[in-house]
Formats: sequence, structure tokens, C-alpha cells
Amino acid sequence: MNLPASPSPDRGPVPPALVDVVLPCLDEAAALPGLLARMPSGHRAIVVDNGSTDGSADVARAHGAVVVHEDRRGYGAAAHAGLLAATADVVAFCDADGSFDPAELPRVTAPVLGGEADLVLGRRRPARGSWPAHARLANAVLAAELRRRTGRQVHDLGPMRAARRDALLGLALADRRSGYPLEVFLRAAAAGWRIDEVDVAYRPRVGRSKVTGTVRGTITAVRDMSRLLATQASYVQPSTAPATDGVAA
Ligand SMILES: Cc1cn([C@H]2C[C@H](O)[C@@H](COP(=O)(O)OP(=O)(O)O[C@H]3O[C@@H](C)[C@H](O)[C@@H](O)[C@H]3O)O2)c(=O)[nH]c1=O
Repeated sequence: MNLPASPSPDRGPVPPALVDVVLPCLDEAAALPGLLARMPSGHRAIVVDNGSTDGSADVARAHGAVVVHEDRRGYGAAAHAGLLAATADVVAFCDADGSFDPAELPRVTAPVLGGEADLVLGRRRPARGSWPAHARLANAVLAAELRRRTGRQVHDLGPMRAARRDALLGLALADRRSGYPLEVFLRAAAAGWRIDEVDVAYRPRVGRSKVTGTVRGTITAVRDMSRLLATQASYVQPSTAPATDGVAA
């Protein structure tokens, strides 16, 4: 799918984006202006609106983002729709809720752009009040299980992450609700990708969480991921060998 270049009525022609930044969005109108204002140069925002009722799409457009609509709700469906809509060589993912600072994206995307890593995960360094204890614990347990299964040094599945678009498409991902980041990781690890972690700041989000804001939401997310771990164990082959040709498909 070809997308229009980001509108820039006052800034002249926009150079092609080096990175498309996919922002799954469900009622994040309050967070979007501050977030989009901090998008680094060379990074184009693709806001994937999936059922917002607060005017998120209009706000995103007004602040220079490309907007994609995804009818089915859910983080995974939105993230996957954004990947399919992207056209840049490298695709990054970032929450649209103000918990991450887009100005940090270049540190996440640079190793992929430079060919030193195939997948870079932003390892959250949480500020007080940004990450509910139950969600943080669930993440730590999952990461420990992933280290045990894959031998990879993973500590956070990283809602802020980056990889080459073609390589991601080659992973044959499904759009599995909140399990989507896990599927990306499992398939990438199984394919022998070089996976790096980069520290990123994690701040209290604007507005209320739709996933991990409640213990119940976290349990649902963990259940999604456990099912994925159980059914997709075949992805996982202990592998420490880095890909030799830059990006493994
Ligand atoms: C639930 C949901 C979220 N989203 C978007 C909104 C936000 O930009 C982003 C995160 O949603 P929040 O409610 O803030 O969730 P959250 O702040 O609880 O964040 C979680 O997000 C999960 C996706 C990650 O895998 C978890 O590790 C965790 O970071 O996803 C959708 O687009 N559609 C949805 O159906």
C-alpha cells in the first residue's frame, strides 16, 4: 500500500522517511499532540486508529501523522495493520499513550539502520508510577521464561522496538492481540536474528491504560501470551549464532 507523504504545508517537500513509526492508538487524543511533536527527523508517524471515539484520528492528522484505520480492536491487529501500511525500510513501534519519548527512537532504530542488529527492543527504565507492579512482575516472569527457552538476553518485550520491514514481513506474523510483541520475539529468535536491547525511559502514560491498568487486564494479557508460548513452542530453537548476512528473513 502506498501512503501519502506526511503533510507539511509550511515546511516544503518532505524527504522520504527512513523509519516508519507504527503507533497503535485507541482513544489517545490527549497524548498525541505532545507525542507527535517529538517525532525525530527521518521518522514518519503512522497512527493506527482502532475504534477511537475521542477524535484521535483527526488529532493525529492535524499533527502531521499518516492515519490508518483498523476496524477490529486490539493492540496486535493495530500493530500488524501499521506494519502492512509501512513503506520505509525500517519500522519502529511505539505506544501512542505518552509513556515513551519518541525523541529516543533514533537510539532504537540506529542499530537496525546501521545493520548491527536485526531487532532492537526498548528495555523500559520506569519512572515512579509508570508501570503497575503487577504488570511489571508479569513482564519480568515472562522475560525470564524467554531467556530460559531461547538463551537470549531479553528483559522486556519492549513496546518500543524496531526491525527491517521486509524481515518482519518475512516472519509471517499473525495479529495476536497483546501477544503480538511476543510472537515477533519468538519468530525472530527462532530465525537467528541478532536481538539487542536499548534502555528507554518509561513515564506515566496520559490517560488510562487499556491493557495492564488493572490486574484483570494483565491476567488477560498474560493468558494470551501463555497460549502463544504453548502453541508456538516450535518457533523456539535455542540459538546463539548471529545472522551473518545482516538481516535474516
Ligand atoms: C488495548 C489496546 C491498546 N492499544 C494501544 C493504545 C496504546 O497506544 C498502546 C498501549 O496500550 P495501553 O492501554 O497503554 O497498555 P499498557 O500501558 O498497559 O501497555 C501495555 O501495552 C501492551 C501492548 C504491551 O505489550 C505491554 O507490555 C504493556 O506495555 O496500545 C490499541 O491501539 N488498541 C487496543 O485495543
